[in-house]
Amino acid sequence: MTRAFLVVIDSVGIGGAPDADAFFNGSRPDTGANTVAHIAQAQPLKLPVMDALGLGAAIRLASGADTPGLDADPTGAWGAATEVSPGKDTPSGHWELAGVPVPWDWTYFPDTQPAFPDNLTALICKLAGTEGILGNCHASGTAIIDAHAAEHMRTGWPIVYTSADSVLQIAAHEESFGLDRLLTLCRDLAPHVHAMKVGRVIARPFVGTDGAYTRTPNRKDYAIATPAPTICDDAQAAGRRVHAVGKIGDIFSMRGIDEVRKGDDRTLMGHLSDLVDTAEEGSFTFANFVEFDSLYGHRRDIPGYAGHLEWFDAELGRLLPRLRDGDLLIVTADHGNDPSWTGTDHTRERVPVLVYGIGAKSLGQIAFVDVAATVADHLGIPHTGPGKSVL
Ligand SMILES: O=P(O)(O)O[C@H]1O[C@H](CO)[C@@H](O)[C@H]1O
Ligand SMILES: [Mn+2]
Ligand SMILES: [Mn+2]
Repeated sequence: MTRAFLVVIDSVGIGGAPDADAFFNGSRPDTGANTVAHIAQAQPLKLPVMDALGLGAAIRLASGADTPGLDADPTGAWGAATEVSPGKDTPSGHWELAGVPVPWDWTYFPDTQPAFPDNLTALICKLAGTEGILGNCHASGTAIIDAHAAEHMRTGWPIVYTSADSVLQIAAHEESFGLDRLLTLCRDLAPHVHAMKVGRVIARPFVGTDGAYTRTPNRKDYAIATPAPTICDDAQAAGRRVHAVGKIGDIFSMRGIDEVRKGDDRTLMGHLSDLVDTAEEGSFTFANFVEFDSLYGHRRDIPGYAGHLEWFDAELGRLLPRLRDGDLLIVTADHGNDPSWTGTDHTRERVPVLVYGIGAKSLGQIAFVDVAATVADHLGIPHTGPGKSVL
């Protein structure tokens, strides 16, 4: 028996999505967005480990983009994966990678003020025990905290906002509002929001005073349940241990998952490293590193995004030689978030699929669901979903 590690670097897209023109940041379509290529074109980018696995080659395959500095002859197996789900968000991407494309159209809140229907606002007030809410619009999560934190701390009203994703987010101060109270509010609201086919309620706790506010790692996503069993369910049903690192547990509503390890990305890397040493034979480890997206992509911070890619690449270089013979490790992504693009929302892109442990080869253009089929094939377990193994 061998082990499988599936590592999602959140939002690290490589351009070229054939349906990018149907997705938008404001009024600008995502056509031409390319997260990694545009960072590499903006500043020197040194990613020797992922480039050796085939990152530069995957970008050229996905989009034909120039990839300065990413020009290695791959020693890993590399491909470019295309998503079919009608959403460029985290649940859509992860579910499809796990073998379950989204079978419905998500509900999005309109980019108007108010953004939420009155009956939903009334429900939030009732659950929160407040007279009103702040925000009630599309916003960047850091900007809306800066705009409303003082009023929030004075009135106790939660800050409620959305984005181009199918999501309802509630920001509240960990101390003045209370972390447990925020999490309870989001948990109790989630079933009502899910019934509208809105994918997630996200708790966005923050701390600070007097214009200096920071969000904390106590973010929690309450996602709608997957409509069918995923690779996590398949692995668990086959008696395999399933380890989740980061927000994987939230994205899959804990279905098919045995244990979760959380924290900021540096802490998560420690967890992944420990699992390389200790995960059981035959186990499946599914990790998400979210800070590419939350700290740099949505903030349109090109140097920050580049620095995080270089940090991850160096850590990956220390991890790979410690894998056991027969282990499989896949690095991939769930959508794009081009920091050079208009707006602050995700960008519809293809994603890299970089496979360590099966030698050097081009996998060509593949589907997100092929990742799940590949993990199942490697673990030697029955897989209920679609997709074709690349092994
Ligand atoms: O701007 P922040 O709060 O980081 O929110 C972003 O994060 C959410 C989840 O990816 C997206 O829907 C987008 O709104
Ligand atoms: Mn994501
Ligand atoms: Mn995001």
